[in-house]
Parts: sequence; C-alpha cells; structure tokens
Amino acid sequence: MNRKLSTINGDLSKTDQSTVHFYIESKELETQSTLVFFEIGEEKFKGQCFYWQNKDKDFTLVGLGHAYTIKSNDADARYEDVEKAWKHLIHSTSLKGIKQQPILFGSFTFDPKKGVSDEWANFSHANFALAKHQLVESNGRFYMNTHLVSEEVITDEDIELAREEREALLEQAKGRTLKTYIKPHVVLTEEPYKEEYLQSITQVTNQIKAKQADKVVIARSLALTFDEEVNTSNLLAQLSEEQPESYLFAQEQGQDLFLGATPERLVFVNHKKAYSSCVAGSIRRGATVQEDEEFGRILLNDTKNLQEHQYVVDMISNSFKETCEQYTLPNHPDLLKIRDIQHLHTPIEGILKEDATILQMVEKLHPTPALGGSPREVAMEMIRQYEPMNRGVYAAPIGWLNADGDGEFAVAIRSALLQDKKAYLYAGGGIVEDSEPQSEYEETLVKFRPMLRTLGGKLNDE
Ligand SMILES: C=C(O[C@@H]1C=C(C(=O)O)C=C[C@H]1O)C(=O)O
Ligand SMILES: [Mg+2]
Repeated sequence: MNRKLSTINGDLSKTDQSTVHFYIESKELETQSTLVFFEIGEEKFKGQCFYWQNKDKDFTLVGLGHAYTIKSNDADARYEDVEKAWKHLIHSTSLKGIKQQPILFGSFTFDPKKGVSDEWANFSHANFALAKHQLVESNGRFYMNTHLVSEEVITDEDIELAREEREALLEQAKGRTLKTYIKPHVVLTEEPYKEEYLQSITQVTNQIKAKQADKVVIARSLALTFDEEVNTSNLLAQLSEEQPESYLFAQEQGQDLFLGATPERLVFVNHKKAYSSCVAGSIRRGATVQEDEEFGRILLNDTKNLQEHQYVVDMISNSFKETCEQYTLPNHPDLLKIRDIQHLHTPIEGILKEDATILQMVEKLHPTPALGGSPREVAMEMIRQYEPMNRGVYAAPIGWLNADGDGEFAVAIRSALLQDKKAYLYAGGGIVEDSEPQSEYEETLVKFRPMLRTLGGKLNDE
C-alpha cells in the first residue's frame, strides 16, 4: 500500500500572519471509485466533505475532512482574502517532488450585498477548504493526499494517526459498491415566489424598455419537503448518472449540502492558458432527432436569445482583453446540448498576462451577464430589488485551485441546497427587452428538471 509515497513537511513564519505548519503526504493508488470514497466520508466526516468533477470527466476531486479552511465575509476583499490565505499556506512548505498537489476547493456566494439571510445562513461569502484526505483522479490515475495544518508543530504521532485514518478509509472503500439509489419521497412541493417572479419579469422588462438596463437575470426557487432527511452521497451518484455532460459538484457545510450539475464554465486555467464559455440563450430538447435539430436551428436564429447571448460574449471578451495577452473566440455561437435543454454557447480562450491569477479572473468575471446582467451594477441592484429570495451560492463561482495557479471554476446553476428534510432548488433566466413572463417561467421549469428528477419531485410540466 505504501508504494510511491512522497512526503513533505515545512514550516514558515511570517510577520503579518500566524505561523503555520503544513504536512503533506501523497501517494498513488491503483484505483478508487471517487463516488464510493465520497460516500464513505459521510460516516466519519459529515459536514466536511466535497466533490468536484469536470465536464470532460478527466479530473475528479474528493475531499473528506477539513485540514484548513479559508472563509471571508468581506464583500469587497473576499477574493483577495482567499488568495492571501492560500498563498500563506502553500508558501509555508516546499511542494517540490510531491506527486499530487494540495488543492483548495470552495465557493463564493452570488451577492454578499444582498443582506437577506435565510436557508444560506451557514455559508460564508467565500467558503474554502483544503481537505484532510484528498482523493484526485486525473486522467485515469489516482492520488491520495493527507494534509495536516496546524499552528503547533506537527508531531510524528499526528502523522501516524492521520495515516491510520487514511488506511482505514481506503480499507473501507475496498470492494464496496455504491448504495442502491432510492428516490426520496417528496411530501410537499412549493413554488414560493411564483407570482412575485411573474410580476418581476414584467417590471424588469419595462425597465429595460425604458433603457435602464440591457439584460437582467431573474431567478426563483422551488422548495421540496421530504418525509425524511435525504441521503446525500446517494443523490450525487444519481445526479452523475443523469447529467453525464455537466460538471458535478457537492459542498457540505455543517448540516447542509449544496450540490448540482452545471454545464457552465466560468474559467479554467491551465499553464497560463485561460478558458471561459459564454452560455446564455435556451430552448428545450426535441422528442426526436429531427425535432431536436429544428429547435437548435430556431435557437441559433432567434433574435431574443441571440441578444441574451451577445451581452455575455461582450462582457467576457472584455475581461479577457484586460487579463490576457491575446485571446480568441468564434464569430458565432454553437449549441451546447444537455439532457433537458440546449443553450447558445461561445467558447473563449486566451493566454494570461504574467501576474494574472485565477482568483482575479473569477472576481472579474463574476457575475457574467449570464447570471447577473448588463450593465453589471444596475442589474445587481435590480436583482436585489426584485428577487425576494437570497441566491446564496446558486449562480455563483464554485471550484478549485492549486499551488501552481491552475484551477477551474464553474457557475453553480442547476443546483439545490439540502437542509434537514428540505431541498431548495434554484433557476433563472436572462430577461431582455422581448422577454415574456410565461415563456421565461417555462424556461425555469426546464432548468429545474435535472435536480427535480434526481430528488424525486415533479411539477406539472412533464
Ligand atoms: C440562470 C440560469 O441559467 C443561465 C441562463 C440562461 C438563459 O436564460 O438562457 C442560460 C444558461 C445560463 O447561463 C439557470 O439555470 O438558473
Ligand atoms: Mg434565457
């Protein structure tokens, strides 16, 4: 079991921050189901587990337990706070020769200035963690890291205990298969803001016609109540099966779990290359191949949807212009098809300027007009005014970064927050001059579907 072991232990004192001792051990494994590993974590590390899988399915990250957390509720400095704390930690040790780097995973909330606290009370505006036990599957290879972070010197005994814990986890995972999925039983389905939502579309459309803004994304939520608390790791496995084309994410926070399957990349940084995608403009999937292609053609030629899309392309291009030495994007959108819906999609890529970081990119990009609107600040004010709910982490950046500056963040849509016997689902859409309340409402129904199906809920649109 101990083959290919690499160990690093380093300390560093800084004048401006406390001393941290950071111990990393990394070893390669033969194989390990990431979902089984996540499932096992629930028994021992409930409240401190996370899961991330990219869209291409060649990178999966699972964390069990928190070795180190970084949180910030400073509305203006939250990105910088995370950057500083992460750099402080990784500079406290040498990562030379380590098989797999330590990875910081977490999320930001959509709008720290919203000031409504409800189901999101447990989530900080920046909420990051380095796992104690980190499993990475990267291009078919598996790496298990153990991380210890402490203000006190890390002893041999601490290390031995952590190793034992790791081996016990791996032993438990051996030969185990995922639990059979049983759909939870929904006893109540509520659309709490339906009327307010429909009204807000009319109001926002009027404001847009009066040239107060170009585009504003308005969202709403659904609340499901179950007859018992829902088993979370099970849900994730089910979601993974249902949404093979999407990013998969799950973040536990105390008793709560935020999870989802999103098709939308915010930014991916790999060796100084940055990639983003503009995803906005929607139509449903057809029942037959022919109908599906016909819907696709309609979407590609629809003025209202093209307009929704263009604001996103313009804004993301501008961000790339500022942060990149050069960047490219196609002239026309193509179609991004996922199980229930198709979107207009324009990928964009560039080469980052020397000192640009992924967190700076996230700060610059969030929220794009795919989730906020255009102009950004006017749209944010309208969202604060017209949405009677708090988005929390819905529609916000979720993802990871490592010590080299690489990382990826997705936009946390098609998601739900699970709390006790309840699930809150969120969906929205881009409102432009030609938006109509009923068709926007229907668009949100389609966007609710993946999470709704996974959770065993139903609305009368199917
Ligand atoms: C806001 C959501 O989705 C966004 C809005 C879209 C639209 O209005 O066409 C399409 C994709 C997403 O950028 C959501 O899924 O909740
Ligand atoms: Mg739309």
